[in-house]
Amino acid sequence: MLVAADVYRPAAIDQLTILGKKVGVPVYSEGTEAKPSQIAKNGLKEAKVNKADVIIVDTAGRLQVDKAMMNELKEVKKAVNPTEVLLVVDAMTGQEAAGLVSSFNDEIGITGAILTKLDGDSRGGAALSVKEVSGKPIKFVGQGERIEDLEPFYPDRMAQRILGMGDVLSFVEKAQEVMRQEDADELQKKILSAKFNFNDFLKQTQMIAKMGSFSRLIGMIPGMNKVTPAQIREAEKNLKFMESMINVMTLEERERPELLAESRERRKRVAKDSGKTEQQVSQLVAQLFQMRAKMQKMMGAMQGKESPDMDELMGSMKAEEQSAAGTGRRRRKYGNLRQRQLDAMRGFRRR
Ligand SMILES: Nc1nc2c(ncn2[C@@H]2O[C@H](COP(=O)(O)OP(=O)(O)OP(=O)(O)O)[C@@H](O)[C@H]2O)c(=O)[nH]1
Repeated sequence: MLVAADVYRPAAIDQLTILGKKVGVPVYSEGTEAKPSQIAKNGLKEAKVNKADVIIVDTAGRLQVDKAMMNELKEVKKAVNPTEVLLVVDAMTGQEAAGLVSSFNDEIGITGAILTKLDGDSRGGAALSVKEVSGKPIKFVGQGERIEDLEPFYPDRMAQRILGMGDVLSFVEKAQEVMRQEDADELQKKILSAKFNFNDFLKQTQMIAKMGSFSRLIGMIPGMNKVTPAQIREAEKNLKFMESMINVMTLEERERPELLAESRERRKRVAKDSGKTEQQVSQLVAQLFQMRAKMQKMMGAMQGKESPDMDELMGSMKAEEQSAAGTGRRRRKYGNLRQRQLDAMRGFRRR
């Protein structure tokens, strides 16, 4: 159960209520008139009645120079005798974060820290010094604005990430969290039999969304830390763009993209319903067939079933990576890409 004991910022209670609804956790509040220590005490009672196993008391942010506020915090602590007292600090403040944890520990007695906005602190300096300076561990880190972006903290993984080795363990864990083994097997089968369709495509993009933002995922892969935020935003935008077209396709069309490849009427309808151009719909359809072909080649290679032309594969991927947006080179390549997409569609029609 969440207990709203930040009575100084009225929006804080609403914020917590919304969050509680989102994650399906009850929120106890008494408005802004009651004393935080009293709210905490009553909240604890209510949690016991409801048989809640964990209770989190949210208190207002404060400066340690404000004596009255610090005393209030001591009262809250006395009122509920908590197992954990966690101070939330912002990684963007750098070394100051470590100093804050230290002084709150001296004053209140805390058990650890939650370091947020680590996504904005590329050097991770604060993460390294909190334990060193204060003697208190970081228990959770925030790496984005979404709930999934708050995670338990593993110092060794953080060290690897800072050293540029990526955080492969966290990446694998995230993937396991959102994708069941059966789904993975099913997907593999579809790829191998060239039946990967728009439903699978949607599932994949939704899985990526569940795993957290693109930027964080990419940062976890070794050697990929250098992707710029602008490139990530572009990729996310592209996915949304494609999703909006898939969303207006009929179930049958999603299942059998061939229908769209064969019928201009269908492509026209999808374009109209999604507010995109017919050409953009054609591109998306062609892209799906290209993905099918590429995935099949890769899977085949991994399973040793087929000997794909890896040079060609790597070459085409490299060319795509190297062409920066808005350059003449990209426009030229775009021409080629269009040609390849058209070829892919023609290839399909011939079958
Ligand atoms: N990028 C990023 N934004 C974050 C992170 N954690 C929190 N935020 C954002 O920071 C803003 C402030 O967060 P709050 O949770 O309202 O801050 P608070 O600690 O409750 O503030 P107080 O009222 O002072 O207690 C919100 O817009 C959050 O979405 C993080 O790890 N990364």
